[in-house]
Amino acid sequence: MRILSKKETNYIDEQIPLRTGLPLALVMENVGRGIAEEIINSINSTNNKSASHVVFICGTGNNGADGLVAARQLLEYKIPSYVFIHGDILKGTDLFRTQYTACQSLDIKFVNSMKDIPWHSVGIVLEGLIGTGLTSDLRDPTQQLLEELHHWLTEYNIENLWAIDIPAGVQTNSGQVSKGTLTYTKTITFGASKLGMHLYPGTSYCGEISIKPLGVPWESINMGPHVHTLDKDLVCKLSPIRPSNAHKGVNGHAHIIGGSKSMIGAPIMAAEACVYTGAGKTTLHVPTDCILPVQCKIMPETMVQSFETNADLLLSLTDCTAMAIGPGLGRSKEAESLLTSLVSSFEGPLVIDADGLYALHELRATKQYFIDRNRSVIMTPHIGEFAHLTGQSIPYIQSHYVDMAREFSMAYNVTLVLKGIPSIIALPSGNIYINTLGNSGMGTGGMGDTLTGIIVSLLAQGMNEDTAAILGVYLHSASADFLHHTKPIGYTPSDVGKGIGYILKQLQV
Ligand SMILES: NC(=O)C1=CN([C@@H]2O[C@H](COP(=O)(O)OP(=O)(O)OC[C@H]3O[C@@H](n4cnc5c(N)ncnc54)[C@H](O)[C@@H]3O)[C@@H](O)[C@H]2O)[C@H](O)CC1
Ligand SMILES: [K+]
Repeated sequence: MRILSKKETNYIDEQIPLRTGLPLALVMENVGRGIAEEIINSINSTNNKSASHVVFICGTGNNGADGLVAARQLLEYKIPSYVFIHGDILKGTDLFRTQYTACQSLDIKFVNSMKDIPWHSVGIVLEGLIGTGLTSDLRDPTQQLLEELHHWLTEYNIENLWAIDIPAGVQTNSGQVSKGTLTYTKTITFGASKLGMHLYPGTSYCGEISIKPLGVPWESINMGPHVHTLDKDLVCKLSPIRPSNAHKGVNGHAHIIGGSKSMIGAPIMAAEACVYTGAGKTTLHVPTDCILPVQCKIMPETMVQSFETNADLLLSLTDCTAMAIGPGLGRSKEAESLLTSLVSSFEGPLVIDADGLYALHELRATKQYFIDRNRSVIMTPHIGEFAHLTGQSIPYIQSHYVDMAREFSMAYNVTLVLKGIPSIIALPSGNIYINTLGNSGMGTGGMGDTLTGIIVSLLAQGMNEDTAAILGVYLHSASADFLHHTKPIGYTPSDVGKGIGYILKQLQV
C-alpha cells in the first residue's frame, strides 16, 4: 500500500485541478462524504442513540474545511452537528471560507465556546484543527484548546475522538509528536495514509486508520520515489519458486563470517537461520580461537571453517554465491582491515551487519567501493549502528527516519535495512518499504543475527539485493508474529529462523 509524504499530498492537491480541470473543492466534497459515511456507520452500529450529536473542532485551513463539508453532508441524514472554530475566520483558506459561508445558512450550530456544547449527548468528536499543514510544534493557544477538549471528553466519558486526515500535532513526515497532542480512537485520512502515521511516536496517537477515497485517481501523479508498506500481496510476488529438480549445487552457497572469542552465538544464529531459509550450502567462517565451541554448538547442517589471518580467510571463500559479514565479529583493527579488503575485492552479493558495520567507521575508507560496485551491498544497522555509520545523533535519525535512510541508500548505493520500530528498507532507487509486522517479543539479543542469516540465504539462492532485503524482513517478522500469537515473549531468534519455511508456504498462493 502506498503511503504519502507531506510533499506528495501537496503535489497531488496541486496536480488534480491542473490535470483534470476539476476544482479541489470537488475532492474536498468527496473526502467530506467519506467522513460523513464513517460517522453514519458508527451511529447506526451503536445502541446508544441518545449520544447522537457530533462535534467538529475546526481550524481555518483546509483540514477544518473538510470538517465543515462533513457537517453539512450529515444534515441530509438528520444528524445535527455542533462546530467550534479556532482561529480567525477571515484569515482562513479560500475553501474554508466558502464552506463556512455555506454552513451559515444551514442548521449547523456554531458555538463560540466549548462550554456551549451539550456534551452529555455527544457521541463523536472530530478534530479538524490542523492536518498536513502543521508547520512546527503546536502553538500555545492550540495546545490550550486541546487541553480544554481533553477536559470535556474526560468529564463526559466520550471515547470517540476522531482525527480528520492526521491528528493535530503529529508531523506528517516524521511521526514526531508535539506537546499537547491528544490520543485518538480513529483517524480518517484521504487517498492514502501519511508517513507519520506509521512511525513512532505518531502511530500510537492515531488509533484505527480509515482511508477514504479522493474521488479522482491519484496514483499516477508521481513526484519521485515512493513509500510503501510491506504487505503480504507484495511479498507473495517476490517469494521464490524452486524448480522440482533443484539440488544443493544450484540452491546457493552462503558464506558467513563472524564470531570472536566472547561472541560465538551470533554467527551460529545467523548460519542456522541461513540453513532454515533454504540455502543449498552454508559455511560459517570463525577465527581459529573459537572454532571448537562453535563446532560443539552448531547444527550439523552447517560447515565450519576457521581462519587465522585475513589473508587465509579471503583465500578460502571459494564457491561463494553470497556472503554476510559481521555477527559477533568483534571490534578490532583486524576486523577493520578485513572489511576494507573484502569490500574492495569481493564483487558478489554481500550483507554487512553488526560489528562489520562498526568496522566501516562512517564509510570513510570504503564509500567509493560501494558507489562503484555493480550491485548494491545490503547493510542492516540498528539505529545505534546507523548513527555510527552516518555520524548523526540517534534523536536526529529518529526525527528524520525515512529521509535519512533514503539519502544514505541513494548516496552510497546501499540496500539499507534500518532496524527499528518499525524497520524500514531503503532501496538505492529511493523507494522505501515500511515493515508493518513484528512485535515486542522480538526485542531480544540475536534477532538481528537471524535476520542476517535469512537475507544472505535468499541472496545465495539467487535473489537480487532489494528483493532479498524486502522478503527477508517480511519473513523474519511474520515468523516472529506467528510465535508471538501463542507465546508473547520468550520465543528465541532460533525459533524465528526455524519458522521461515512455514511462512514461505503461506506465501505460495
Ligand atoms: N489530497 C488530500 O489529501 C486533500 C487534503 N485536504 C485537507 O487539507 C489539509 C491540509 O490543509 P492546509 O490548508 O494545507 O493546512 P491545515 O488545515 O492542515 O493546517 C493549517 C492550519 O493549521 C494552523 N497551524 C499550522 N501549524 C500550526 C502550529 N504549529 N500550531 C498551531 N496551528 C498551526 C494554521 O495556522 C492553519 O490555521 C489536509 O490535512 C486535508 O485535511 C483537502 O481537503 C483536499 C484533499
Ligand atoms: K486533524
